[in-house]
This record gives sequence, structure tokens and C-alpha cells, in this order.
Amino acid sequence: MDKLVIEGGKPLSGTIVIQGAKNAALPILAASMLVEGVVTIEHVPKLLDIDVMLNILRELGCRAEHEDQTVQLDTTSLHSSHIPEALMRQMRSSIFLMGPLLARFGEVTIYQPGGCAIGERKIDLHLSGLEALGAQIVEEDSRITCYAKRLKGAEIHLDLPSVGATENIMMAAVLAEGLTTLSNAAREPEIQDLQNFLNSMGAKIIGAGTDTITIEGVEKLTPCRYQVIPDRIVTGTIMVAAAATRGQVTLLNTCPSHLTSLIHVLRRTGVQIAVDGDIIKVGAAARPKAVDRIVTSPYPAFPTDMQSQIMVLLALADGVSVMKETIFEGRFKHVDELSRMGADIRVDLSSAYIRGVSRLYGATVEATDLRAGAALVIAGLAAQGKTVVEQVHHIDRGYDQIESMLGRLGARITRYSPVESNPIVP
Ligand SMILES: CC(=O)N[C@H]1[C@@H](OP(=O)(O)OP(=O)(O)OC[C@H]2O[C@@H](n3ccc(=O)[nH]c3=O)[C@H](O)[C@@H]2O)O[C@H](CO)[C@@H](O)[C@@H]1O
Ligand SMILES: C=C(OP(=O)(O)O)C(=O)O
Repeated sequence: MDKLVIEGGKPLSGTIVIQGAKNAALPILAASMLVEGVVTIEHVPKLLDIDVMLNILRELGCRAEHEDQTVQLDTTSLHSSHIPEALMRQMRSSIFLMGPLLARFGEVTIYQPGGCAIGERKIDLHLSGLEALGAQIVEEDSRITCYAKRLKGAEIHLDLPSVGATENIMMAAVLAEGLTTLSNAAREPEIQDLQNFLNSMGAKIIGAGTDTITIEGVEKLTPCRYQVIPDRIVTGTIMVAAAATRGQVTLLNTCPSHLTSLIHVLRRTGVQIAVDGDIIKVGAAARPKAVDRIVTSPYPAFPTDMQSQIMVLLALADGVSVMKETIFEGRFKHVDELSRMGADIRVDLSSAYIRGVSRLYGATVEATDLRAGAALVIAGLAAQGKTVVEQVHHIDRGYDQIESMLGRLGARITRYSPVESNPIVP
């Protein structure tokens, strides 16, 4: 497994262009299976999860190429709707294929998906949503088969606003007969992006970004060319890294309106943020201030995907901060690792109590999941001395060569692979 070696203590400085959003690109790639022909998706980052998705699509008979951030998919020879268990288990987002493949083939076989160890992550809402659209679902051990000659529009209420279930139901309902109304839908920007993509292919969806989404089924879609939105979590990660190292960074290709809750929290810590169109400038010179209470909740509240990164800034703040995690019960695994670097954090059930210290110290730490890994990289950049972050494959799921990105901002960060003990020069 690769590891990152970071010499900390250098403020980040410079300009960076933000990659396209993983969490928008993944469902959009899956939704492309609804149409027959050649679909072109731009601003698709080079990530492990994207590679896994493209490998699954190839396995199903789709032709897939990914060059210069552009994915071209030819779905004409798609011949299977059976996703092998080994591929299904490589990531959570494999579940996005359930709705589109069912809608296109009238049948899909999947297995329980894999993913980061951040919580239980059930798929009951995905399944009950498809059932409401008329699918017959047969579960045998980890294998799930869904059948429906043609899905039928329905009124569906989600017990909780699941991002993935909202997207899966939207994708399935696009080719269903009649009208689907989805209430208590998730409102994340990536859902709006999926709506825009599907509508570009001729779907009739309104309401994404609100809690009620209406999908009028159509007979057929036509292929399109589409560009995914900027990644708000990568943007947020760099903003926090700039703040934690007391640097000055300009971020290009951002969507500031997707980051309102994070910007609000960062300003409360004393970080200077200037927004101009799709450009964000972040600067911090002094020690951050503690924030009494942050609660992760569905969009537009504070995102769970930024919880571990902001915790690093709070670990260096003046005072005590409280962070409550309400989405994933297992998302405090970075706390033990940060403690090894000198952080003073106590976890009690779903809350973390963070007593800021004036300095973190380099250590050897392990990325336990994607965002925990990103947090440890930020901690390493801000710490005094050398930090080694192990299990970097978790970080590669969501950040396109994090070491090159941060290196361009002056960070002293090098990737080592176990095969050659030489550093990997990007
Ligand atoms: C690829 C992608 O977009 N991933 C994001 C998506 O994941 P994902 O779509 O998996 O997250 P969900 O919104 O579905 O999960 C939210 C909560 O709902 C629960 N739940 C979900 C589905 C279900 O059928 N039953 C159920 O109980 C989950 O266990 C979790 O506690 O939203 C999460 C919450 O913002 C983010 O952290 C992930 O980065
Ligand atoms: C948890 C995440 O992703 P996924 O849902 O793909 O596991 C994430 O992006 O932070």
C-alpha cells in the first residue's frame, strides 16, 4: 500500500483548480446506462472509485475511456445487468447501477455494496423505492435480484433523506410509465447535477435541490455531452488545509454556494474568506478560534464529508469545540490517529469534544477511510516534523493525486509505493 510522507509546518500558498465532483460523477456515469449510444462526460476526476465504476461498466459490455478528465461511454453493446459480487464490493457507489440497469433491462442482479467503514450503510430505502415503482425484489444471502417489465410511476416518501436512494429512485423513474413524486428527498447539489444531466438526455425532472422531486417518465433518452460540477468536498478540504497551515490559497473552479455552511464555520474560526464568482480566496494568519457546536446533517447543513477535516483545524484552535456526527455512527476513526499527533479529543457517543492544542506533532498514522485520510494529511501539513500517512488507497478514492495537488501549493509531500521504495514523482 502507498504511503504519504509529509514534512509539516509550511503554510500553503498559491492557486489551484478544483477537480470535478466524485459524488456527482459516479451517479452520472451510472445514469448513462439508461441511454443507448455515446455519452461524453467532462471534468471526471481520475480516482480509484471512478476506475472501479468504469471497470464495472466494461464488465457489463459498455465501452469506456477516460482521458484528460473526459469519459466517453458507448453503451450500445451493453449486454449484461448482472454485476459480479467482487466488483460490487469494491465500493458503495456500485449501488447506483441498480436503478438504471433495472429500468433499461427489466432485470438487475447486484450484491450488497462495499465502501468505507464509516457506519452500517443500509440500502433498504433504495430497495423499497424500487419496490414502490413496481419492482419485484428477491434477496438470497447477499444477492439481490430485481425484476420489472416496465416500472410504474408512484408517490414515494423517504423515511430519511438518503442521497443515494434519492438518486437511484430518480434514475429508475426516468423511464417509468407515468409520474413519480419523491418526497423528503435529499437536497445535495450532486442530486441537482444528476437532474441536469438526465434532463440533458431528455428526461423530465423538476425539483432536485428541494425536498420534493417530480419525475415524468419518458419512453426513451438521447445521448448527450455533459460537464460535472466542481467537487465541494475537495474545495472544502483545501480551504481547511490552507487555514490549518495559516496559508493563503486561491481556489479556481469552485461553486461557493454549495459551501455556505462550511464557509460560515470557517469564518467563525477567524479564517478570512473572499468569494468572487467561482473563485474562493482563503487566508489565515492567527491561531483559529474554537467553535462551540457543529452538527453534521443533510445538505444544506454542515456535511459529514467535511467533519474529519474541520476537526483538525479545531484541534489547533484556542478553546474547546464540540462536533456532533449525526449521519454515520463510525465516522470518528481519525480521532485516535489525531491523538497520536498530540490532539486532545474525547469522543462520547456521537459527539467529539475537541480541546485545542497550540501544536500537532508528526507521527505515523493510518487513513481508516477517505475523509479521515484527508484529515490526517491536513494534520501532517500543519504539524511540526514528519508525518507518515499509511493506507493511502482510501484517499485515492476521492482526491486526484492529492500529493501533486498539495505540492503545487508548496506542501512538502511525497508518495512512496511499497514496490519501489523510491518516491513517486508525479
Ligand atoms: C457517492 C456519494 O454520493 N456518497 C455520499 C452519499 O452517500 P450515501 O448516498 O451512501 O449516503 P446516504 O445519504 O444514503 O446515507 C445517509 C444515512 O442514511 C442511512 N441510509 C441510507 C440508505 C438506506 O437505504 N438506508 C439508510 O438507513 C445511512 O446509513 C446513513 O446513516 O451521501 C453521504 C451523506 O451526505 C456522503 O457522506 C457520501 O459521500
Ligand atoms: C463517504 C464518502 O463516499 P462514499 O459514499 O462513496 O463511500 C465520501 O465521499 O466521503
